Amino acid sequence: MTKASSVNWQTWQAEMPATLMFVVRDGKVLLIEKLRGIGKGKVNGPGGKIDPGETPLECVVRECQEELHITPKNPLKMGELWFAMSDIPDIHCHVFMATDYDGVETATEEAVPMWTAIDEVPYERMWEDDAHWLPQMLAGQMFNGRFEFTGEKIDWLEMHFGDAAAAEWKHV
Ligand SMILES: CNc1ncnc2c1ncn2[C@@H]1O[C@H](COP(=O)(O)OP(=O)(O)OP(=O)(O)O)[C@@H](O)[C@H]1O
Repeated sequence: MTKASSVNWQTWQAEMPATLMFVVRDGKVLLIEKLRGIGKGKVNGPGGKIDPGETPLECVVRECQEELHITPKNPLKMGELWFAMSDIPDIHCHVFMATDYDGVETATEEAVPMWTAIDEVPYERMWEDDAHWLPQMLAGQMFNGRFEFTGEKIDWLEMHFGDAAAAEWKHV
């Protein structure tokens, strides 16, 4: 992108901390169809807002339990997403991966599970930013992404990948 960001990312702070989890096993990723909340109707990973006093890791495990009745094993933080939004609160999202889980993935009032081949991820049904980091993350790269949205459209973005990206995270 050529235009400058209108956000001062050094001092930017999100109103809403949130999480996402992507369990990957046998060349497939466990996605959800989201039935309520922000991004209702879209495909995403399980996740949600961090409760007061909760760590990102505690949140992502709780959200997987609530949304799909699974407990991810050995979750690993892979990235941060900083979203400056136009009509909903700004979001600071912590993204995790896991290779296994306890329990049986179950549809709930919040989410329908969708095991999806990694090369068949339906990016057209997801938030627009996902195509800018999910393929790289599924290939094992850590990342830091900054996005300005107007409504549901990106009008500025910057992505960094690898160990240097992890050094930019606001939270470990
Ligand atoms: C703007 N581009 C975006 N790209 C990818 N993912 C995005 C996103 N914007 C929000 N998200 C995710 O959407 C969930 C919202 O949280 P949400 O489901 O509303 O929270 P929670 O389950 O706590 O709320 P309810 O109990 O339904 O009120 C949460 O995982 C968050 O990371």
